[in-house]
Amino acid sequence: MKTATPAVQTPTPRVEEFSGHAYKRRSSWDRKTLLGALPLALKKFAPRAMLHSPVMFTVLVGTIVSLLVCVGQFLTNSPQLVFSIAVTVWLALTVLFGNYSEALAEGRGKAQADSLRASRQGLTARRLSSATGLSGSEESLVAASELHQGDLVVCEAGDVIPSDGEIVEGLAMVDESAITGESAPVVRESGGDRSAVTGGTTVLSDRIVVRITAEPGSTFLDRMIALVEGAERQRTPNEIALHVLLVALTITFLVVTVALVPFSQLAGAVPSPIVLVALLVCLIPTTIGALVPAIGIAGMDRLVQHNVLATSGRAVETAGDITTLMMDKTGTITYGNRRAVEFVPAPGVDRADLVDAARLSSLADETPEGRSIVELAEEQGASPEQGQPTLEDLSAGSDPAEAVEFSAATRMSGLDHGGVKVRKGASSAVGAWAEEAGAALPPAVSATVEELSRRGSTPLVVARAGALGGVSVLGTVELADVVKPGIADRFAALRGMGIRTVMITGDNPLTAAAIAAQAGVDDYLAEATPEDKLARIHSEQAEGRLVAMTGDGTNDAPALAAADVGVAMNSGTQAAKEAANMVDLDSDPTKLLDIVAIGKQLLITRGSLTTFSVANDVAKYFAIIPALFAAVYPGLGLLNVMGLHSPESAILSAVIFNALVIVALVPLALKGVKYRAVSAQNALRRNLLWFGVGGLIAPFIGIKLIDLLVAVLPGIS
Ligand SMILES: Nc1ncnc2c1ncn2[C@@H]1O[C@H](COP(=O)(O)OP(=O)(O)OP(=O)(O)O)[C@@H](O)[C@H]1O
Ligand SMILES: [K+]
Ligand SMILES: [Mg+2]
Repeated sequence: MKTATPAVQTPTPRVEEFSGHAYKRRSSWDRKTLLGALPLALKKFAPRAMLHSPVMFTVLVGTIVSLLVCVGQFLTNSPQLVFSIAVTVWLALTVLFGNYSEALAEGRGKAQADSLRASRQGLTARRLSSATGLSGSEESLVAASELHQGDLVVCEAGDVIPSDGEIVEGLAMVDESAITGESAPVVRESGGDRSAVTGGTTVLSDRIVVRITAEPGSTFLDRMIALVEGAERQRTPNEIALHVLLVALTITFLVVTVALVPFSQLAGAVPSPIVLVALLVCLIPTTIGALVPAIGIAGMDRLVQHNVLATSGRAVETAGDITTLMMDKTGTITYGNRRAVEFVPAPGVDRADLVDAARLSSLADETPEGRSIVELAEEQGASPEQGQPTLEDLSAGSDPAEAVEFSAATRMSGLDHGGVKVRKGASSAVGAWAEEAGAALPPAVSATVEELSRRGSTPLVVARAGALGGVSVLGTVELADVVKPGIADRFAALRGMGIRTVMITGDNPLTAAAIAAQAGVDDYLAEATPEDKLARIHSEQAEGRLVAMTGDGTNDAPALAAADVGVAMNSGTQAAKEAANMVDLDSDPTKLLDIVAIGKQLLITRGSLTTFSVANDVAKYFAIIPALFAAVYPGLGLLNVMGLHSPESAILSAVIFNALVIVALVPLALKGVKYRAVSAQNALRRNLLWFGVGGLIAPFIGIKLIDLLVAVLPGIS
């Protein structure tokens, strides 16, 4: 059925509608955030919570062992008590700093999660009583949390949309700022690729009927809250590999440390358990063990700040290595509100005849394209007031009209009534339909189609089959769409990063070529069905490429799911958003540039800090072992180039240094190592070199400085 289109004109979309917007959120470095993370960090001391990091768990066990030793030394009045307490305190601080870095990374999302929660609170819905009838059904007020899939709700100007859904009737301006942070209103309408609405957003004008698509607790808002809080984080394959490495290193150094016992016993010295624990903690990779969760959370958080929601950390990392970006045209590269702007009659066809037929073919067409044709035709005089039939007129009586709905596979739509069939659609589709009845596209129509296509418009050919069988091609409708601005430069930047851009569209090759040229993509595929889109992704992957896909339509969903990284436009359909592993709230196809940079930065940051951490541990070994054993093996004293004050101060200084390094690197872990759009391979190699060398040198300087301070402490020998 067709209802009157509200009298609101689709405005020309503003640039701001998709220009990058970042949340104004609390910085990680203000007092409130810094203090707020503290209780959370203390909570993470629970042994169960600690188990996920074997390195830090080992430090916790070491802390408990030294605490017990302290108690023993207190009871026996040992002269080493001050030293032991100092080591124990710094061991505990090491664990705290690690927990704190994670809490700080999580804390950044907390404020945002709270405000998202607030926008969900107390939402009510005007539910319609029958799931079928739009007219005549009764409204009742229910809590949003009682809504289920398939329920129909009404939203009018001023109402907050209670849950996620698809508009089944009407058109409205919607303020999505609660979710996107972007204040420019967007158009949402039934029938096309812009029919999805999100719970928590506000209707600004008109009236829409929405079919709910989400169950309570699993709405977009729910998922977004879980995401910014870090609750949904799962280890990525890269993190798991690192985890295995850290466990192996921890076990190795545990063995090395324990082996020191018989070794020094031979020389007649019995090492104190405190010294052994301290040595172990200095040798295992505590720095990276402490910072790994913060690095991962911060990466996801950086995406959120770019208004991208990722449902898997794995996709974020994969994005760092993408080599091909595929994009849908309409709604992704262009704004997607293709509207009829002109009727071009075929030679010898009366203009009014074309306009009437075009309108008739679109009366039952619920797509935005179809509605825009009806609007333009009625503006040009073919209106019910002028004696043209409405859909209701045609549906009444003994021979009701039959709608032929548009599908991406047929590329055609129309209406059958009283033996007459009217069709409009892609010229190839309508041409083939006409040919079946022995007619062909007149050369003049083909010429018009070509001309319109060359300027990037989408031509729809209109044809009619009379009751007696003959088909006549009546002319062409021009659908115009606008390429989102600033795209060509961003695609050039992607090219600079070694990423090829490919546009895939259901549109004809000429329109595709024109839009491809305007947008500056490297390659395009025209007249693509959903299967073609999917096949193209599989073939790129078969050639060993990592493929990202950006799209908005239900027909893009299979491709979005198959791609290594699928980014759905927030303006798109629920199906697209569910199939993708990321949603771009700004609906900006060039956002992939930022996503790739964030992915690469994440990988480089983790690689650099791992290198630093391991280099650091190796250096610490050579810095403190000579000082430790100088008394036992005078020969080692020669190696004590650092001239550390005493074995006790050497070990305490190393433990303090080990803990402070974590604190010093928290900002880097959260902000990420600087990444410029140079080849990522080079960037990684250069960073590894710097962080490796830095990691080797730092302990010698740091431990020496701390040793100078520690040596003057009373109670340290
Ligand atoms: N309402 C409609 N009625 C008839 N034909 C249509 C209609 N809408 C689009 N078409 C024709 O069908 C073709 C495919 O349209 P569709 O919107 O499915 O493309 P697509 O595969 O989503 O690609 P893209 O979104 O990248 O343009 C269009 O190029 C147009 O010729
Ligand atoms: K360490
Ligand atoms: Mg599309």
